[in-house]
Amino acid sequence: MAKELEYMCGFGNDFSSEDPRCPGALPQGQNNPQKCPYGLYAEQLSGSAFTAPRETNKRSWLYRIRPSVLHKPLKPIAKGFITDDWTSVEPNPNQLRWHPFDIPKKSEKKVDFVEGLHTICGAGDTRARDGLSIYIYVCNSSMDNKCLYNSDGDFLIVPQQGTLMITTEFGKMKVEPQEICVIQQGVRFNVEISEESRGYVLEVYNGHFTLPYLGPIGANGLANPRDFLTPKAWYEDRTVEYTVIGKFQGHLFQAIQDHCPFDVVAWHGNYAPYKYDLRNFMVINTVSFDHPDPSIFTVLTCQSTKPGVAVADFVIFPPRWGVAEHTFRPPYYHRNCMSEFMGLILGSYEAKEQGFRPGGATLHSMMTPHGPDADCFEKASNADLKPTKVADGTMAFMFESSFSMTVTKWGNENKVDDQYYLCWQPLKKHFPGDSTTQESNEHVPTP
Ligand SMILES: O=C(O)Cc1cc(O)ccc1O
Ligand SMILES: [Fe+2]
Repeated sequence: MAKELEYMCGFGNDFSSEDPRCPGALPQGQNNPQKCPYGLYAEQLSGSAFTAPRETNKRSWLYRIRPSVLHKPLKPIAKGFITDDWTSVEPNPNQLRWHPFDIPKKSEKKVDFVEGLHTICGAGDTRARDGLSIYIYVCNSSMDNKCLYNSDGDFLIVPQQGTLMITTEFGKMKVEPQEICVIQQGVRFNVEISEESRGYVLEVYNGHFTLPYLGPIGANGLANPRDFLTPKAWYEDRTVEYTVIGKFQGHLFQAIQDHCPFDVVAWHGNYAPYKYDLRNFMVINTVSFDHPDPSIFTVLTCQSTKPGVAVADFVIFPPRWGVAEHTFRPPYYHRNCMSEFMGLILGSYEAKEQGFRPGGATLHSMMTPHGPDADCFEKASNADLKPTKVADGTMAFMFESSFSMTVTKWGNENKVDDQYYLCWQPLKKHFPGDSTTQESNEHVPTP
């Protein structure tokens, strides 16, 4: 049996890691010895301005067989369905729902993770480093001697179907559905798959993801720091024609080099990819009455410079107990000054048991009304309010953003469920009287 991968645990720690094949590879007491152990090159990867305050300063030191500069010039390549052009599409404020996205058949066309990235919506500016993109990925092949790095921001990857074996400069991570991973700006990675795969990606152009403040919750709860797992150093010394793809200002470029870029023998620092198992999320909710805002389910947040306002929050709806008394328990009807993109990893979503399917998505844009479908309203208004397991065997999530997003041409033209609005149409008026007559307006109804 293949050896299970090992990880280091903790969120944002200052980690140190050496590939066990090269003990002593990590220089001690300094970052740039005149000659590094094993003849390695020292290279810094900066994830924050050099002068960022300590709390947000991010960087790692990589000790590698060859420095990453050793490649031929980057040349533009077709970017497929990746875009950050939010202006040449008409705005669409409708409630939007997408059927599960199709995964191409390998027998028809080989598609790897990069080729299978489709921008579905987004906003902001990769040059000003402010905003976000949301992608659907669908792929049937591994990236073959090819890696990707992103100059525009950080990727949060949410597999929905198929396990991703991700090799990064920092080591390897296996990420399966119900786990997520974050690969930061600049980090090179390769994705191998062993089955047809599909999932979602949130890209934030600003800063990095952090754990939300817990406020009065206290020191523990929600996503606990020790459940975040960072790879251990792993290298391969392989001479091969290798393609390095860079996403830069929303475009793709490729450079050829004569060796595998995963040649980092040791590294240390606080800027490194990580994964997290959503099943470890400690859910907080009401034990008395009313439906709290879904911010109680925030796993990670990428904060803007406005206090408490996120460029994007990653929120999940995990299995939990519903115990609220004299309460309409499902999500309330609402309009939001934030945009809400949702995906479903497995099972169904409580506010819409039909129609929103795993591998599909919804978008409720700024101030676009939404809430439970008619069926859910009827059931939950009349339900016996005994303690009930909510969302058992399901995992839905939301990317919630303070940006008003554009749906791309691809997003507008593929898998859109034009029947979505119908799920609310049966909602009945329960208020007594007939609003078309004057008498009814004068009638004072009883609650
Ligand atoms: O719209 C949605 O389904 C997401 C959502 C869930 C919830 O519990 C409360 C508000 C909200 O926007
Ligand atoms: Fe909502």
